[in-house]
Amino acid sequence: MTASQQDIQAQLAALRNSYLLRLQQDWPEITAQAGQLLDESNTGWQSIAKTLKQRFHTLAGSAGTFGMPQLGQQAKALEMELDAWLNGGGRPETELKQQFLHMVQELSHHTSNKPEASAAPLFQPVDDEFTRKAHIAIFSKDADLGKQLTSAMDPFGHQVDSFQEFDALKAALTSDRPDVLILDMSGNRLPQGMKSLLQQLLIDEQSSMVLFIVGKKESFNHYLTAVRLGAGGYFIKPLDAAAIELRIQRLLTQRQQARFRILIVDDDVMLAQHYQLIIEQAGMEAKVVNDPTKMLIGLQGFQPDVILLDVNMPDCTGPELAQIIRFKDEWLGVPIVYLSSETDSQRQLDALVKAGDDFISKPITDQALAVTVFARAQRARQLAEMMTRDSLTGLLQHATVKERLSDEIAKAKRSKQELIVVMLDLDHFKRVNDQYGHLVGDQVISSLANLLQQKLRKTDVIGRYGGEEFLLALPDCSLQKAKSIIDGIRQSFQAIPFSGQEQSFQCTFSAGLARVDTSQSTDENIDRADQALYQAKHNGRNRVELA
Ligand SMILES: Nc1nc2c(ncn2[C@@H]2O[C@H](COP(=O)(O)OP(=O)(O)OP(=O)(O)O)[C@@H](O)[C@H]2O)c(=O)[nH]1
Repeated sequence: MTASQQDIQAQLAALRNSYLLRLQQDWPEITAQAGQLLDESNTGWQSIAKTLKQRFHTLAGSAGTFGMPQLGQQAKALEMELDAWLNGGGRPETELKQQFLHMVQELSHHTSNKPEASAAPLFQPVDDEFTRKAHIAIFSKDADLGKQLTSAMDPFGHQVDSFQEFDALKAALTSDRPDVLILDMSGNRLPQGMKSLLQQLLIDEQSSMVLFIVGKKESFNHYLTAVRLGAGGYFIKPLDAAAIELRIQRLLTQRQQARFRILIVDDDVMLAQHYQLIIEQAGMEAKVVNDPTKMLIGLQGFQPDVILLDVNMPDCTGPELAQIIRFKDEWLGVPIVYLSSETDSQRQLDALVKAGDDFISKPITDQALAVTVFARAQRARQLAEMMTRDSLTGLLQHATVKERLSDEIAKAKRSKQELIVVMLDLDHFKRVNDQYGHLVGDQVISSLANLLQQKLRKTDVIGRYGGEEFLLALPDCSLQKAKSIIDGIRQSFQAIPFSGQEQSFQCTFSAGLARVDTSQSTDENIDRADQALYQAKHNGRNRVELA
Protein backbone atom coordinates (compact mmCIF):
# COMPACT_ATOMS: atom_id res chain seq x y z
CA MET A 1 0.00 0.00 0.00
CA THR A 2 1.48 3.39 -0.96
CA ALA A 3 1.65 6.35 1.45
CA SER A 4 -1.28 8.07 -0.24
CA GLN A 5 -3.33 4.85 -0.12
CA GLN A 6 -2.63 4.61 3.61
CA ASP A 7 -3.67 8.22 3.97
CA ILE A 8 -6.98 7.50 2.19
CA GLN A 9 -7.54 4.48 4.46
CA ALA A 10 -6.99 6.68 7.52
CA GLN A 11 -9.40 9.30 6.16
CA LEU A 12 -12.03 6.62 5.45
CA ALA A 13 -11.71 5.28 8.99
CA ALA A 14 -11.99 8.80 10.43
CA LEU A 15 -15.05 9.46 8.29
CA ARG A 16 -16.70 6.25 9.49
CA ASN A 17 -16.01 7.33 13.06
CA SER A 18 -17.64 10.71 12.48
CA TYR A 19 -20.63 9.00 10.90
CA LEU A 20 -21.09 6.73 13.92
CA LEU A 21 -20.71 9.67 16.25
CA ARG A 22 -23.35 11.65 14.36
CA LEU A 23 -25.67 8.67 14.45
CA GLN A 24 -25.20 8.21 18.18
CA GLN A 25 -25.89 11.92 18.72
CA ASP A 26 -29.02 11.78 16.57
CA TRP A 27 -30.27 8.59 18.17
CA PRO A 28 -31.99 10.06 21.25
CA GLU A 29 -33.96 12.45 19.03
CA ILE A 30 -34.95 9.64 16.64
CA THR A 31 -36.03 7.54 19.63
CA ALA A 32 -38.05 10.43 21.06
CA GLN A 33 -39.76 11.00 17.70
CA ALA A 34 -40.56 7.30 17.45
CA GLY A 35 -42.07 7.48 20.97
CA GLN A 36 -44.29 10.41 19.96
CA LEU A 37 -45.34 8.54 16.89
CA LEU A 38 -46.46 5.50 18.87
CA ASP A 39 -48.33 7.67 21.39
CA GLU A 40 -51.94 7.29 20.32
CA SER A 41 -52.99 10.56 21.97
CA ASN A 42 -50.63 12.45 19.65
CA THR A 43 -52.68 14.10 16.94
CA GLY A 44 -49.72 15.51 14.97
CA TRP A 45 -48.30 12.04 14.21
CA GLN A 46 -48.39 12.54 10.44
CA SER A 47 -45.73 15.23 10.34
CA ILE A 48 -43.54 13.18 12.73
CA ALA A 49 -44.01 10.14 10.52
CA LYS A 50 -42.87 12.17 7.50
CA THR A 51 -39.76 13.43 9.30
CA LEU A 52 -38.87 9.96 10.51
CA LYS A 53 -39.47 8.46 7.10
CA GLN A 54 -36.95 10.93 5.60
CA ARG A 55 -34.45 10.10 8.38
CA PHE A 56 -34.77 6.36 7.78
CA HIS A 57 -34.46 6.95 4.03
CA THR A 58 -31.12 8.73 4.53
CA LEU A 59 -29.98 6.06 6.96
CA ALA A 60 -30.95 3.31 4.49
CA GLY A 61 -28.77 4.89 1.83
CA SER A 62 -25.74 5.62 3.96
CA ALA A 63 -25.39 2.97 6.72
CA GLY A 64 -24.28 0.27 4.25
CA THR A 65 -21.62 2.55 2.82
CA PHE A 66 -20.18 3.05 6.29
CA GLY A 67 -19.98 -0.69 6.96
CA MET A 68 -23.44 -1.27 8.57
CA PRO A 69 -25.52 -3.00 5.87
CA GLN A 70 -27.88 -4.60 8.44
CA LEU A 71 -28.72 -1.23 9.92
CA GLY A 72 -29.33 0.08 6.41
CA GLN A 73 -31.75 -2.75 5.64
CA GLN A 74 -33.62 -2.22 8.90
CA ALA A 75 -33.93 1.48 8.18
CA LYS A 76 -35.25 0.65 4.70
CA ALA A 77 -37.91 -1.66 6.21
CA LEU A 78 -38.98 1.04 8.66
CA GLU A 79 -39.10 3.65 5.90
CA MET A 80 -41.42 1.42 3.85
CA GLU A 81 -43.61 0.70 6.85
CA LEU A 82 -44.01 4.38 7.61
CA ASP A 83 -44.78 4.99 3.97
CA ALA A 84 -47.59 2.40 4.07
CA TRP A 85 -48.83 3.90 7.34
CA LEU A 86 -48.92 7.41 5.86
CA ASN A 87 -50.80 6.07 2.88
CA GLY A 88 -53.59 4.78 5.11
CA GLY A 89 -52.62 1.22 5.89
CA GLY A 90 -53.28 1.07 9.68
CA ARG A 91 -50.79 1.50 12.58
CA PRO A 92 -48.54 -1.56 13.14
CA GLU A 93 -47.24 -0.22 16.50
CA THR A 94 -45.96 -3.44 18.09
CA GLU A 95 -44.13 -4.38 14.93
CA LEU A 96 -42.59 -0.94 14.69
CA LYS A 97 -41.43 -1.12 18.31
CA GLN A 98 -39.91 -4.54 17.65
CA GLN A 99 -38.06 -3.35 14.58
CA PHE A 100 -36.83 -0.32 16.40
CA LEU A 101 -35.36 -2.49 19.16
CA HIS A 102 -33.50 -4.55 16.57
CA MET A 103 -32.06 -1.42 15.13
CA VAL A 104 -30.78 -0.22 18.49
CA GLN A 105 -29.12 -3.59 19.05
CA GLU A 106 -27.51 -3.44 15.62
CA LEU A 107 -26.18 0.04 16.23
CA SER A 108 -24.50 -1.03 19.47
CA HIS A 109 -22.52 -3.66 17.49
CA HIS A 110 -20.87 -0.94 15.49
CA THR A 111 -19.24 1.11 18.17
CA SER A 112 -15.88 -0.52 17.46
CA ASN A 113 -14.09 0.55 14.30
CA LYS A 114 -13.12 -2.03 11.71
CA PRO A 115 -11.03 -0.74 8.81
CA GLU A 116 -12.49 -1.23 5.35
CA ALA A 117 -10.74 -3.50 2.85
CA SER A 118 -8.72 -1.40 0.46
CA ALA A 119 -9.50 -1.31 -3.25
CA ALA A 120 -6.45 -1.39 -5.51
CA PRO A 121 -6.20 1.56 -7.92
CA LEU A 122 -7.94 0.81 -11.20
CA PHE A 123 -5.95 3.48 -12.93
CA GLN A 124 -2.18 3.93 -12.69
CA PRO A 125 -1.51 7.58 -11.84
CA VAL A 126 0.05 9.64 -14.62
CA ASP A 127 3.81 9.59 -14.55
CA ASP A 128 5.09 13.12 -15.23
CA GLU A 129 8.37 11.74 -16.53
CA PHE A 130 6.57 9.54 -19.00
CA THR A 131 7.67 9.84 -22.62
CA ARG A 132 6.34 8.34 -25.82
CA LYS A 133 9.42 6.15 -26.08
CA ALA A 134 8.85 2.51 -25.25
CA HIS A 135 11.13 -0.23 -24.04
CA ILE A 136 10.42 -3.36 -26.08
CA ALA A 137 11.72 -6.89 -25.53
CA ILE A 138 11.36 -9.49 -28.27
CA PHE A 139 11.78 -13.22 -27.80
CA SER A 140 12.27 -15.13 -31.04
CA LYS A 141 14.38 -18.03 -32.28
CA ASP A 142 14.66 -16.04 -35.48
CA ALA A 143 17.48 -13.51 -34.92
CA ASP A 144 16.51 -11.60 -38.08
CA LEU A 145 13.11 -10.76 -36.62
CA GLY A 146 14.79 -9.00 -33.68
CA LYS A 147 17.06 -7.09 -36.06
CA GLN A 148 14.17 -6.02 -38.30
CA LEU A 149 12.17 -4.80 -35.35
CA THR A 150 15.14 -2.90 -33.92
CA SER A 151 15.73 -0.99 -37.15
CA ALA A 152 12.01 -0.30 -37.64
CA MET A 153 11.53 1.03 -34.09
CA ASP A 154 14.75 3.03 -33.93
CA PRO A 155 13.45 6.17 -35.76
CA PHE A 156 10.66 6.38 -33.16
CA GLY A 157 13.19 6.31 -30.35
CA HIS A 158 11.97 2.96 -28.96
CA GLN A 159 14.57 0.72 -27.37
CA VAL A 160 14.45 -2.92 -28.52
CA ASP A 161 16.21 -5.78 -26.68
CA SER A 162 16.24 -9.02 -28.59
CA PHE A 163 16.44 -12.47 -26.93
CA GLN A 164 16.82 -15.93 -28.39
CA GLU A 165 17.38 -17.84 -25.14
CA PHE A 166 14.67 -18.21 -22.50
CA ASP A 167 17.10 -17.97 -19.53
CA ALA A 168 18.52 -14.68 -20.79
CA LEU A 169 14.98 -13.32 -21.28
CA LYS A 170 13.90 -14.44 -17.81
CA ALA A 171 16.92 -12.82 -16.16
CA ALA A 172 16.36 -9.56 -18.07
CA LEU A 173 12.61 -9.44 -17.29
CA THR A 174 13.21 -10.00 -13.61
CA SER A 175 15.56 -7.05 -13.32
CA ASP A 176 14.01 -4.61 -15.78
CA ARG A 177 10.39 -4.86 -16.94
CA PRO A 178 9.82 -3.65 -20.56
CA ASP A 179 6.67 -1.78 -21.65
CA VAL A 180 6.01 -4.40 -24.31
CA LEU A 181 7.08 -8.03 -24.61
CA ILE A 182 6.80 -9.51 -28.10
CA LEU A 183 6.72 -13.29 -28.11
CA ASP A 184 7.30 -15.06 -31.41
CA MET A 185 5.21 -18.25 -31.39
CA SER A 186 5.20 -18.78 -35.12
CA GLY A 187 6.37 -22.35 -35.51
CA ASN A 188 7.86 -22.42 -32.01
CA ARG A 189 6.72 -24.30 -28.94
CA LEU A 190 6.74 -22.17 -25.80
CA PRO A 191 9.87 -22.90 -23.74
CA GLN A 192 9.28 -24.64 -20.41
CA GLY A 193 8.51 -22.11 -17.71
CA MET A 194 7.40 -19.37 -20.13
CA LYS A 195 3.71 -19.70 -19.25
CA SER A 196 4.28 -19.32 -15.51
CA LEU A 197 6.73 -16.46 -16.08
CA LEU A 198 4.09 -14.64 -18.13
CA GLN A 199 1.43 -15.24 -15.49
CA GLN A 200 3.71 -13.84 -12.85
CA LEU A 201 4.61 -10.78 -14.91
CA LEU A 202 1.13 -9.95 -16.15
CA ILE A 203 -0.57 -10.38 -12.77
CA ASP A 204 1.82 -8.03 -10.99
CA GLU A 205 -0.20 -4.90 -10.14
CA GLN A 206 2.78 -2.60 -10.30
CA SER A 207 3.69 -3.73 -13.80
CA SER A 208 1.96 -2.35 -16.86
CA MET A 209 3.81 -4.59 -19.30
CA VAL A 210 1.80 -5.59 -22.35
CA LEU A 211 2.27 -8.86 -24.25
CA PHE A 212 2.11 -9.09 -28.06
CA ILE A 213 2.11 -12.49 -29.72
CA VAL A 214 3.56 -13.14 -33.16
CA GLY A 215 1.66 -16.10 -34.59
CA LYS A 216 1.77 -18.24 -37.68
CA LYS A 217 -1.62 -17.21 -38.99
CA GLU A 218 -4.79 -15.38 -38.12
CA SER A 219 -7.49 -17.76 -36.88
CA PHE A 220 -9.91 -17.89 -34.00
CA ASN A 221 -7.92 -20.63 -32.25
CA HIS A 222 -4.66 -18.72 -32.57
CA TYR A 223 -6.33 -15.60 -31.15
CA LEU A 224 -7.80 -17.63 -28.29
CA THR A 225 -4.41 -19.11 -27.39
CA ALA A 226 -2.95 -15.59 -27.37
CA VAL A 227 -5.75 -14.22 -25.18
CA ARG A 228 -5.33 -17.10 -22.72
CA LEU A 229 -1.66 -16.23 -22.42
CA GLY A 230 -2.70 -12.70 -21.51
CA ALA A 231 -1.86 -11.02 -24.85
CA GLY A 232 -2.96 -7.47 -25.66
CA GLY A 233 -2.07 -7.77 -29.38
CA TYR A 234 -1.62 -10.38 -32.09
CA PHE A 235 0.50 -10.04 -35.24
CA ILE A 236 1.67 -12.37 -37.97
CA LYS A 237 4.89 -12.59 -39.99
CA PRO A 238 6.17 -10.67 -41.89
CA LEU A 239 5.85 -8.16 -39.08
CA ASP A 240 4.01 -4.98 -39.95
CA ALA A 241 6.21 -2.59 -38.00
CA ALA A 242 3.88 0.37 -38.61
CA ALA A 243 0.92 -1.54 -37.13
CA ILE A 244 2.99 -2.57 -34.09
CA GLU A 245 4.16 1.00 -33.63
CA LEU A 246 0.60 2.30 -33.85
CA ARG A 247 -0.50 -0.18 -31.18
CA ILE A 248 2.40 0.86 -28.94
CA GLN A 249 1.49 4.51 -29.41
CA ARG A 250 -2.11 3.78 -28.39
CA LEU A 251 -0.88 2.06 -25.24
CA LEU A 252 1.41 4.92 -24.37
CA THR A 253 -1.32 7.48 -25.06
CA GLN A 254 -3.72 5.56 -22.83
CA ARG A 255 -1.20 5.62 -20.00
CA GLN A 256 -0.52 9.31 -20.52
CA GLN A 257 -4.18 10.22 -20.28
CA ALA A 258 -5.16 12.47 -17.47
CA ARG A 259 -6.96 10.68 -14.64
CA PHE A 260 -10.71 10.31 -14.95
CA ARG A 261 -12.61 13.16 -13.32
CA ILE A 262 -15.80 12.39 -11.39
CA LEU A 263 -18.18 15.06 -10.11
CA ILE A 264 -20.27 13.99 -7.10
CA VAL A 265 -23.41 15.97 -6.34
CA ASP A 266 -24.88 14.90 -2.99
CA ASP A 267 -26.23 17.02 -0.14
CA ASP A 268 -25.09 14.45 2.45
CA VAL A 269 -21.65 15.81 3.28
CA MET A 270 -20.26 12.64 4.87
CA LEU A 271 -21.58 10.27 2.25
CA ALA A 272 -20.25 12.46 -0.56
CA GLN A 273 -16.87 12.60 1.16
CA HIS A 274 -16.85 8.82 1.49
CA TYR A 275 -17.57 8.39 -2.24
CA GLN A 276 -14.86 10.90 -3.02
CA LEU A 277 -12.28 8.94 -1.02
CA ILE A 278 -13.29 5.63 -2.63
CA ILE A 279 -13.03 7.11 -6.11
CA GLU A 280 -9.68 8.72 -5.34
CA GLN A 281 -8.45 5.45 -3.89
CA ALA A 282 -9.24 3.80 -7.23
CA GLY A 283 -6.91 6.29 -8.95
CA MET A 284 -9.49 8.77 -10.23
CA GLU A 285 -10.01 12.43 -9.39
CA ALA A 286 -13.21 13.39 -7.58
CA LYS A 287 -14.89 16.68 -6.74
CA VAL A 288 -17.85 17.09 -4.40
CA VAL A 289 -20.69 19.59 -4.70
CA ASN A 290 -23.00 19.49 -1.67
CA ASP A 291 -25.25 22.33 -2.72
CA PRO A 292 -27.10 21.32 -5.91
CA THR A 293 -27.62 24.97 -6.89
CA LYS A 294 -23.81 25.33 -7.17
CA MET A 295 -23.48 22.39 -9.59
CA LEU A 296 -22.97 24.47 -12.73
CA ILE A 297 -19.94 26.21 -11.22
CA GLY A 298 -18.55 22.78 -10.28
CA LEU A 299 -19.02 21.56 -13.84
CA GLN A 300 -17.32 24.49 -15.53
CA GLY A 301 -13.97 24.33 -13.83
CA PHE A 302 -13.75 20.55 -13.49
CA GLN A 303 -14.84 19.12 -16.88
CA PRO A 304 -15.95 15.75 -15.47
CA ASP A 305 -15.96 12.45 -17.34
CA VAL A 306 -18.89 11.22 -15.23
CA ILE A 307 -21.44 12.99 -12.99
CA LEU A 308 -22.76 11.09 -9.96
CA LEU A 309 -26.07 12.62 -8.92
CA ASP A 310 -28.04 12.03 -5.74
CA VAL A 311 -31.77 11.76 -6.49
CA ASN A 312 -33.36 13.23 -3.36
CA MET A 313 -31.94 16.57 -2.40
CA PRO A 314 -33.48 19.67 -0.86
CA ASP A 315 -34.21 22.58 -3.25
CA CYS A 316 -33.83 20.52 -6.40
CA THR A 317 -34.04 16.83 -7.35
CA GLY A 318 -31.42 14.82 -9.23
CA PRO A 319 -33.54 14.43 -12.39
CA GLU A 320 -34.16 18.21 -12.43
CA LEU A 321 -30.42 18.82 -12.18
CA ALA A 322 -29.77 16.28 -14.94
CA GLN A 323 -32.17 18.13 -17.23
CA ILE A 324 -30.41 21.42 -16.52
CA ILE A 325 -27.06 19.79 -17.42
CA ARG A 326 -28.52 18.59 -20.72
CA PHE A 327 -29.52 22.17 -21.70
CA LYS A 328 -25.89 22.75 -22.69
CA ASP A 329 -24.50 21.04 -25.78
CA GLU A 330 -21.03 20.84 -24.26
CA TRP A 331 -22.32 18.53 -21.48
CA LEU A 332 -24.42 16.32 -23.73
CA GLY A 333 -21.81 13.57 -23.87
CA VAL A 334 -21.08 13.36 -20.14
CA PRO A 335 -22.73 10.30 -18.56
CA ILE A 336 -25.01 11.05 -15.61
CA VAL A 337 -25.34 8.26 -13.06
CA TYR A 338 -27.95 8.59 -10.30
CA LEU A 339 -26.94 7.45 -6.86
CA SER A 340 -29.91 6.88 -4.68
CA SER A 341 -31.48 4.63 -2.12
CA GLU A 342 -34.59 4.84 -4.26
CA THR A 343 -35.96 1.32 -4.63
CA ASP A 344 -39.18 2.25 -6.36
CA SER A 345 -38.35 1.02 -9.86
CA GLN A 346 -41.01 3.21 -11.52
CA ARG A 347 -39.45 6.33 -10.01
CA GLN A 348 -36.01 5.17 -11.16
CA LEU A 349 -37.30 4.71 -14.70
CA ASP A 350 -39.00 8.13 -14.63
CA ALA A 351 -35.69 9.68 -13.60
CA LEU A 352 -33.89 7.96 -16.48
CA VAL A 353 -36.51 9.02 -19.02
CA LYS A 354 -36.08 12.69 -18.01
CA ALA A 355 -32.28 12.60 -18.33
CA GLY A 356 -29.46 10.43 -17.12
CA ASP A 357 -27.80 7.21 -18.18
CA ASP A 358 -27.80 4.81 -15.28
CA PHE A 359 -28.89 4.14 -11.73
CA ILE A 360 -26.81 2.89 -8.83
CA SER A 361 -28.83 1.87 -5.79
CA LYS A 362 -27.46 2.79 -2.39
CA PRO A 363 -25.99 1.17 -0.43
CA ILE A 364 -23.37 0.04 -2.91
CA THR A 365 -20.12 -1.68 -2.00
CA ASP A 366 -17.05 0.49 -2.36
CA GLN A 367 -15.59 -1.76 -5.01
CA ALA A 368 -18.79 -1.84 -7.07
CA LEU A 369 -19.00 1.96 -6.94
CA ALA A 370 -15.37 2.38 -8.06
CA VAL A 371 -15.68 -0.17 -10.89
CA THR A 372 -19.03 1.18 -12.17
CA VAL A 373 -17.75 4.74 -12.24
CA PHE A 374 -14.44 3.70 -13.80
CA ALA A 375 -16.10 1.70 -16.59
CA ARG A 376 -18.47 4.57 -17.40
CA ALA A 377 -15.63 7.11 -17.45
CA GLN A 378 -13.47 4.90 -19.64
CA ARG A 379 -16.22 4.44 -22.21
CA ALA A 380 -17.11 8.15 -22.20
CA ARG A 381 -13.48 9.09 -22.82
CA GLN A 382 -13.16 6.62 -25.68
CA LEU A 383 -16.29 7.97 -27.35
CA ALA A 384 -15.28 11.59 -26.86
CA GLU A 385 -11.88 10.79 -28.38
CA MET A 386 -13.44 9.01 -31.33
CA MET A 387 -15.67 11.97 -32.08
CA THR A 388 -12.80 14.43 -32.43
CA ARG A 389 -10.03 12.15 -33.68
CA ASP A 390 -9.19 10.83 -37.10
CA SER A 391 -9.62 7.06 -37.21
CA LEU A 392 -6.45 6.24 -39.16
CA THR A 393 -4.00 8.33 -37.19
CA GLY A 394 -5.68 9.15 -33.90
CA LEU A 395 -4.87 12.82 -34.55
CA LEU A 396 -7.35 15.70 -34.30
CA GLN A 397 -9.64 16.02 -37.29
CA HIS A 398 -9.67 19.00 -39.69
CA ALA A 399 -12.32 21.09 -37.91
CA THR A 400 -11.04 20.32 -34.41
CA VAL A 401 -7.42 21.14 -35.19
CA LYS A 402 -8.49 24.48 -36.69
CA GLU A 403 -10.52 25.20 -33.58
CA ARG A 404 -7.55 24.35 -31.38
CA LEU A 405 -5.30 26.60 -33.48
CA SER A 406 -7.78 29.47 -32.97
CA ASP A 407 -7.67 28.83 -29.20
CA GLU A 408 -3.86 28.88 -29.28
CA ILE A 409 -3.88 32.15 -31.26
CA ALA A 410 -6.16 33.70 -28.62
CA LYS A 411 -3.86 32.42 -25.86
CA ALA A 412 -0.75 33.73 -27.64
CA LYS A 413 -2.43 37.13 -27.94
CA ARG A 414 -3.02 37.23 -24.19
CA SER A 415 0.35 35.83 -23.13
CA LYS A 416 2.34 37.60 -25.88
CA GLN A 417 4.24 34.36 -26.45
CA GLU A 418 5.36 33.19 -29.87
CA LEU A 419 3.24 30.61 -31.64
CA ILE A 420 4.30 28.73 -34.77
CA VAL A 421 1.91 27.19 -37.27
CA VAL A 422 3.18 24.37 -39.49
CA MET A 423 1.74 22.84 -42.67
CA LEU A 424 3.28 19.52 -43.52
CA ASP A 425 2.66 17.38 -46.63
CA LEU A 426 4.01 13.99 -47.76
CA ASP A 427 6.10 14.12 -50.94
CA HIS A 428 5.00 12.34 -54.11
CA PHE A 429 2.46 10.44 -52.13
CA LYS A 430 0.42 9.60 -55.18
CA ARG A 431 3.37 7.49 -56.38
CA VAL A 432 3.46 5.59 -53.07
CA ASN A 433 -0.21 4.69 -53.48
CA ASP A 434 0.18 3.83 -57.15
CA GLN A 435 3.25 1.69 -56.62
CA TYR A 436 2.51 -0.08 -53.32
CA GLY A 437 -1.23 0.26 -52.87
CA HIS A 438 -3.52 2.32 -50.68
CA LEU A 439 -3.00 0.17 -47.56
CA VAL A 440 0.74 0.73 -47.57
CA GLY A 441 0.03 4.42 -48.17
CA ASP A 442 -2.13 4.40 -45.03
CA GLN A 443 0.73 2.88 -43.04
CA VAL A 444 3.02 5.71 -44.16
CA ILE A 445 0.45 8.29 -43.02
CA SER A 446 -0.03 6.66 -39.62
CA SER A 447 3.73 6.29 -39.10
CA LEU A 448 4.23 9.99 -39.71
CA ALA A 449 1.38 10.72 -37.29
CA ASN A 450 3.04 8.54 -34.63
CA LEU A 451 6.40 10.16 -35.16
CA LEU A 452 4.88 13.64 -34.79
CA GLN A 453 3.13 12.64 -31.57
CA GLN A 454 6.28 11.15 -30.24
CA LYS A 455 8.66 13.99 -31.07
CA LEU A 456 6.46 16.97 -30.24
CA ARG A 457 5.48 18.23 -26.79
CA LYS A 458 2.26 17.34 -25.04
CA THR A 459 1.22 20.99 -25.32
CA ASP A 460 1.68 21.07 -29.12
CA VAL A 461 -1.42 20.70 -31.28
CA ILE A 462 -1.25 18.04 -34.01
CA GLY A 463 -3.99 17.42 -36.56
CA ARG A 464 -4.62 15.63 -39.82
CA TYR A 465 -5.66 18.53 -42.01
CA GLY A 466 -6.31 16.59 -45.21
CA GLY A 467 -5.42 13.19 -46.70
CA GLU A 468 -1.61 13.44 -46.54
CA GLU A 469 -1.48 16.91 -45.02
CA PHE A 470 -0.91 17.79 -41.36
CA LEU A 471 -1.42 21.00 -39.43
CA LEU A 472 0.58 21.72 -36.28
CA ALA A 473 0.57 24.53 -33.73
CA LEU A 474 3.67 24.89 -31.55
CA PRO A 475 3.04 27.33 -28.69
CA ASP A 476 5.80 29.16 -26.82
CA CYS A 477 8.38 28.37 -29.51
CA SER A 478 10.59 30.57 -31.71
CA LEU A 479 10.60 30.21 -35.50
CA GLN A 480 14.21 29.01 -35.54
CA LYS A 481 13.61 26.47 -32.78
CA ALA A 482 10.51 25.20 -34.58
CA LYS A 483 12.51 24.89 -37.81
CA SER A 484 15.14 22.76 -36.12
CA ILE A 485 12.49 20.53 -34.45
CA ILE A 486 10.57 19.94 -37.71
CA ASP A 487 13.82 19.39 -39.58
CA GLY A 488 14.83 16.75 -36.99
CA ILE A 489 11.49 14.99 -37.53
CA ARG A 490 12.02 15.21 -41.30
CA GLN A 491 15.37 13.42 -40.95
CA SER A 492 13.95 10.71 -38.65
CA PHE A 493 11.02 10.16 -41.00
CA GLN A 494 13.13 9.65 -44.12
CA ALA A 495 15.04 6.91 -42.25
CA ILE A 496 11.94 4.78 -41.63
CA PRO A 497 11.90 1.68 -43.85
CA PHE A 498 8.44 0.84 -45.20
CA SER A 499 7.77 -2.55 -46.70
CA GLY A 500 6.51 -2.43 -50.27
CA GLN A 501 5.67 -5.50 -52.31
CA GLU A 502 9.18 -6.86 -52.71
CA GLN A 503 11.49 -4.14 -51.60
CA SER A 504 11.47 -1.64 -48.78
CA PHE A 505 11.23 2.07 -49.56
CA GLN A 506 11.55 5.42 -47.83
CA CYS A 507 9.27 8.42 -47.83
CA THR A 508 9.79 12.14 -47.19
CA PHE A 509 7.73 15.22 -46.40
CA SER A 510 7.94 18.96 -46.93
CA ALA A 511 6.90 21.60 -44.42
CA GLY A 512 6.12 25.31 -44.29
CA LEU A 513 6.34 27.28 -41.05
CA ALA A 514 4.89 30.67 -40.15
CA ARG A 515 5.09 32.70 -36.95
CA VAL A 516 1.52 33.48 -35.98
CA ASP A 517 0.45 37.08 -36.40
CA THR A 518 -2.27 37.49 -33.75
CA SER A 519 -3.82 40.40 -35.65
CA GLN A 520 -4.63 38.00 -38.51
CA SER A 521 -7.38 35.41 -38.70
CA THR A 522 -6.75 31.67 -38.26
CA ASP A 523 -7.18 31.13 -42.02
CA GLU A 524 -4.74 33.91 -42.89
CA ASN A 525 -2.12 32.38 -40.60
CA ILE A 526 -2.67 28.91 -42.10
CA ASP A 527 -2.37 30.46 -45.58
CA ARG A 528 1.06 31.87 -44.82
CA ALA A 529 2.31 28.46 -43.61
CA ASP A 530 0.75 26.92 -46.73
CA GLN A 531 2.63 29.35 -48.99
CA ALA A 532 5.90 28.37 -47.25
CA LEU A 533 4.97 24.70 -47.84
CA TYR A 534 4.40 25.46 -51.51
CA GLN A 535 7.87 27.03 -51.59
CA ALA A 536 9.37 23.86 -50.00
CA LYS A 537 7.72 21.70 -52.69
CA HIS A 538 8.87 24.13 -55.39
CA ASN A 539 12.46 24.08 -54.06
CA GLY A 540 12.76 20.31 -54.44
CA ARG A 541 10.70 18.73 -51.55
CA ASN A 542 12.05 16.96 -48.44
CA ARG A 543 12.76 20.36 -46.87
CA VAL A 544 11.45 22.92 -44.42
CA GLU A 545 10.78 26.55 -45.43
CA LEU A 546 9.85 29.61 -43.39
CA ALA A 547 7.17 32.12 -44.38
N1 LIG B 1 -3.28 5.87 -48.85
C1 LIG B 1 -3.88 7.03 -48.71
N2 LIG B 1 -3.72 7.98 -49.65
C2 LIG B 1 -4.31 9.16 -49.52
C3 LIG B 1 -5.10 9.44 -48.40
N3 LIG B 1 -5.55 10.71 -48.52
C4 LIG B 1 -5.05 11.20 -49.69
N4 LIG B 1 -4.28 10.27 -50.30
C5 LIG B 1 -3.59 10.36 -51.57
O1 LIG B 1 -2.54 11.28 -51.48
C6 LIG B 1 -2.21 11.68 -52.82
C7 LIG B 1 -1.86 13.14 -52.84
O2 LIG B 1 -1.45 13.41 -54.12
P1 LIG B 1 -1.08 14.86 -54.62
O3 LIG B 1 -1.86 15.89 -53.88
O4 LIG B 1 -1.19 14.86 -56.10
O5 LIG B 1 0.40 15.10 -54.19
P2 LIG B 1 1.66 14.18 -54.10
O6 LIG B 1 1.63 13.02 -55.02
O7 LIG B 1 1.87 13.85 -52.65
O8 LIG B 1 2.79 15.15 -54.58
P3 LIG B 1 3.40 16.42 -53.87
O9 LIG B 1 2.51 16.81 -52.71
O10 LIG B 1 3.41 17.46 -54.91
O11 LIG B 1 4.74 16.02 -53.42
C8 LIG B 1 -3.41 11.33 -53.68
O12 LIG B 1 -3.06 10.27 -54.53
C9 LIG B 1 -4.47 10.88 -52.68
O13 LIG B 1 -5.26 9.83 -53.19
C10 LIG B 1 -5.29 8.41 -47.42
O14 LIG B 1 -5.98 8.56 -46.42
N5 LIG B 1 -4.66 7.24 -47.63
